[in-house]
Amino acid sequence: MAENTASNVTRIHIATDHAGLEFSQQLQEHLAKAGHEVIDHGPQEYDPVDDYPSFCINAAQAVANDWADGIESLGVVFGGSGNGEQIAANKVEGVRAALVWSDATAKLAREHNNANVISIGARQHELEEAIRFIDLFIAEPFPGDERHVRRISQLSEYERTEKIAGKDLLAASGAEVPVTLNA
Ligand SMILES: O=C(CO)[C@H](O)[C@H](O)COP(=O)(O)O
Repeated sequence: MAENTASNVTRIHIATDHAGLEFSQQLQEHLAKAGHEVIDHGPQEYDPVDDYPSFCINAAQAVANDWADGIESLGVVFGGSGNGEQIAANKVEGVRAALVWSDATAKLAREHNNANVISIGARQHELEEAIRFIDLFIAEPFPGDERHVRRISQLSEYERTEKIAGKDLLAASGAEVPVTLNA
């Protein structure tokens, strides 16, 4: 996948479930007014027993497909907590979905994780707050600091190979080995 700079992002894939439907509809209006191309992956109507995985996986897959085609899109998934929606999006190869719950985590999702999808718990926030998180996330560039690139590369390596060299890989790169990788 190409590097995500977000500065020229105009396409945003959105998905939710019944718990986030109202947020999702209002957010779509906000993003469209801001000039973004919004693609809604559902649900289209309120069903109190619908299930988030298919909506969120479809949105995440669309982001991954775009990146494979050189289109720098982003994704936003909503649920009651955002936890299951984040888990679902992260099942898609090439997707890095971050659970965002504050201004700081919205920015860090880009700065440190180069996330291409964010997940938000609609039952945890006021709409205005959620919209602010999303605007911050979209506006924040990935600065490409070496340590973050290295860690993201390790995630991609595991995704591709189902192996994680961790310490050995880091030693080979000459970088300092974080204690957590020895655990
Ligand atoms: O946040 C979610 C998953 O992480 C769902 O939106 C939440 O579990 C839906 O709950 P309920 O079916 O009780 O309305």
